[in-house]
Amino acid sequence: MHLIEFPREVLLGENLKSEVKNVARRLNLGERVLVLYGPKTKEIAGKEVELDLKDAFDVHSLTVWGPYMKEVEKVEKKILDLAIEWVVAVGGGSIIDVAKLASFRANVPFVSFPTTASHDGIASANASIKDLGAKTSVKARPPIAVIADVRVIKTAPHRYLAAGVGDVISNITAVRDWKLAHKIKGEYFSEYAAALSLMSAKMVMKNADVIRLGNEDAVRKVVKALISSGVAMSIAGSSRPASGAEHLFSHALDMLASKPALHGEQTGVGTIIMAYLHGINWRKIREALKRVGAPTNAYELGIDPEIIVEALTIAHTIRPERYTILGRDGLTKEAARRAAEITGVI
Ligand SMILES: NC(=O)C1=CN([C@@H]2O[C@H](COP(=O)(O)OP(=O)(O)OC[C@H]3O[C@@H](n4cnc5c(N)ncnc54)[C@H](OP(=O)(O)O)[C@@H]3O)[C@@H](O)[C@H]2O)C=CC1
Ligand SMILES: O=C(CO)COP(=O)(O)O
Ligand SMILES: [Zn+2]
Repeated sequence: MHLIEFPREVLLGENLKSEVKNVARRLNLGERVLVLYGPKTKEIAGKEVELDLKDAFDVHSLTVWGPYMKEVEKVEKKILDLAIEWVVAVGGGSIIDVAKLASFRANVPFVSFPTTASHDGIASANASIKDLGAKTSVKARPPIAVIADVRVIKTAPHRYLAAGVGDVISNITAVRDWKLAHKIKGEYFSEYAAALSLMSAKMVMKNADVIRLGNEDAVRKVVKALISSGVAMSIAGSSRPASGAEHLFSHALDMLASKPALHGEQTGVGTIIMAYLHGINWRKIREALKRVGAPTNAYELGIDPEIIVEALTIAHTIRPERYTILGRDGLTKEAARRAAEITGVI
């Protein structure tokens, strides 16, 4: 059986920090809440959300230090020890992923309160968590509610919004890879999930000139694309419609680079290269990324070109079960260098 779950409420608007308690009351989430934030997102919105909830609930809080399994275990323990009834995650993709998996394991609902529009995990059902080696995608449950405050999200530097575009543009090559895996390996393929995923990518490309302005309208456009991309993953029952070889390349960079760039920045650059390998219009993808102000090469990512080449050669080993354009053997060093040079990435 394939169970598809969606958020019950999605709020997108201004000044929503005080809406968390209304959502919790409407959805009858219970008295004891755990607020999760990171060291930065605590200051950006976390503390305010926590303070506002204190009027109405028994509030506990915890700082999360990245998308690691030990953080998931720490949060899960706290939920169980304190008999927490629901969780709210105030942060970027890492905090939301930890909240998603820990609340799923402890069987309590969680509310997603994104502080950036940099990733499409805001409403998805899967969590990307690092344990040993590279990140793995773990099945969990989508948030019961998403509260996207455009004013909070707009406080993030522009590169975060551009990274969100990079994460959604990835859907173009991710869906190509998925189709390939369906044809070659007989993997399950959902046409509906693929269509929704591609539509999200097309919308950000079409609206690139609005998004580059970075105003509230831009934030709304990107958040909607990120949410629909997350829903596509929930329908698929995996991250397949939004994560292909371009994501494997990004995961490889996370392992190899001394200072990786943002997830969506890396997947955007990966999409240019994988689109070239698929023989589709990579120039159009690069142009859209340029228009929104996202990086399109090694220099702009702040990553050594040799690390880019190495990441391309090891990407296929990161999740061998995920068949992509890189095949089982991956790229040779020469092929990797050629693809990166032709596309202007190095
Ligand atoms: N589950 C899924 O479907 C998906 C998961 N992901 C995952 O999401 C993660 C990427 O998320 P991303 O948001 O890019 O990165 P992070 O969540 O890792 O955040 C990066 C940094 O940005 C800070 N930050 C958050 N909000 C703001 C803000 N408003 N202004 C300034 N700084 C801010 C964070 O603060 P602090 O230190 O306080 O946290 C952190 O230091 C990756 O781990 C990726 O694998 C991505 C796509 C889909
Ligand atoms: O980042 C994702 C989609 O944007 C999904 O994550 P994985 O690459 O970990 O499956
Ligand atoms: Zn992603």
